[in-house]
Amino acid sequence: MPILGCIADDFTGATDLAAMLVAHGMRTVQVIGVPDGPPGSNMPEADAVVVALKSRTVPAPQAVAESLAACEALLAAGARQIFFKYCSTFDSTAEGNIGPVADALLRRLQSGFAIACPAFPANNRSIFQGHLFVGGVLLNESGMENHPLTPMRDANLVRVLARQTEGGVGLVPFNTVEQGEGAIRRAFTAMRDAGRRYAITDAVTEAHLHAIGAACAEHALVTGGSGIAMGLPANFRAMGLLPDREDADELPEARGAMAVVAGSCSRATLGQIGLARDHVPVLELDALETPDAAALVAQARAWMDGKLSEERPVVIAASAPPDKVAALQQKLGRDAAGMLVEHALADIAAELVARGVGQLVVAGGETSGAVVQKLGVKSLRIGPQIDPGVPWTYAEPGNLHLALKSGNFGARDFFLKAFQ
Ligand SMILES: Nc1ncnc2c1ncn2[C@@H]1O[C@H](COP(=O)(O)OP(=O)(O)O)[C@@H](O)[C@H]1O
Ligand SMILES: O=C(O)[C@@H](O)C(=O)COP(=O)(O)O
Repeated sequence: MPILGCIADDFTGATDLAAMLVAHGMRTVQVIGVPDGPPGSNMPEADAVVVALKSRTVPAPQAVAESLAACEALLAAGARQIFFKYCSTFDSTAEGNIGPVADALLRRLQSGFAIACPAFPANNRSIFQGHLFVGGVLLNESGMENHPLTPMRDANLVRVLARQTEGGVGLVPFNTVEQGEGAIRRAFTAMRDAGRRYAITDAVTEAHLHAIGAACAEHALVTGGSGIAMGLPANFRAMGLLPDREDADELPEARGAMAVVAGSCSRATLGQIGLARDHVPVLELDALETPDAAALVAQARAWMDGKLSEERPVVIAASAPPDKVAALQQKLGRDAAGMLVEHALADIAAELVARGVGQLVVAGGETSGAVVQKLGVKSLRIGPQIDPGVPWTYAEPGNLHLALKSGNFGARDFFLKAFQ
């Protein structure tokens, strides 16, 4: 019976969160979508279950409906607290979906207040005076302003969230967070009494996240990035609900050929492809020149002949810099451009697996969603992390090791080190 029930708005975000919970001693399983059957049935045995949705960029009513169905299933399975995981760069469109989903979950849980905290220091996301920084720069100067689906052009999270909800949004500032759990709790109470629904909570260090996590022990709903989840397992341990565990991240041995499929156009992924070019075979598909999914798949099929190996990966990428992405979007429309590339990469991933790939890295959240759905994966067991936020996982059904890499995550040599 899961004690913590999590709803993630994309698949890479879900593995990121699951890895964080595993690293802090919770046995965690990620399920792909809401399990079939009546609410609560077919849930895996685990301390925490993460339901991975692909709801970040769908219309808000659909994101709300899917998130509520996930919440219902997790509550029916026994979850005592619900965690809504979104991106550490607060990825959302002008219409949502962070605000509308959080509003609906609060209503369902008969609660009127939650924190919103995407900080993730291990990946250089910090929040100061309500402003989200990526490394040393504001969110809107970090490259995220050019994201193909969710361009982030305002770093002030109070303002961004306020645009997505009718509930009031306040700020628990750095000075309060620095004072620790008690001060944070008092700030939450004052904010709730003042009629605010959300508290954007500053956080710069992991000590801040532990203190904030402790202050959320009684909250029905916690919302944020995976960073804030690091403080939650201790609450369950203190309640006597979570034993000490040492084997939370064991996976079967990996085998088969190695491959990377990339659809993320982030600066980090483009850099990782650049480095891989000097070491392993890399195919860069040009969706602008060939805006046809079947033709792109045919190019990849022809290219991969004789190249697959158990010694080193091959990389197949559709990723492109902002000007090329913008040109394809102008030609086809934003959503159609994204879908075309996602469909092509999902088919290519399926072909790779059919030809014996047993260890597959997928770069990009939406891309991972498309690939995992195409492969018919139902759940992922979470293994050790390659880099912060990106664990190896074991897909069931199928004898496949998968790493779903957030576009923005991973060191420059990620596509090589993942297989070492
Ligand atoms: N060359 C391209 N032109 C336009 N869109 C692209 C191109 N390559 C990838 N995309 C799309 O960009 C989106 C990237 O999103 P995602 O996979 O979530 O990456 P990230 O993790 O960086 O956010 C996907 O919808 C993908 O299909
Ligand atoms: O919180 C994060 O940054 C990630 O877990 C995440 O949500 C990844 O999203 P993508 O960048 O779209 O892969």
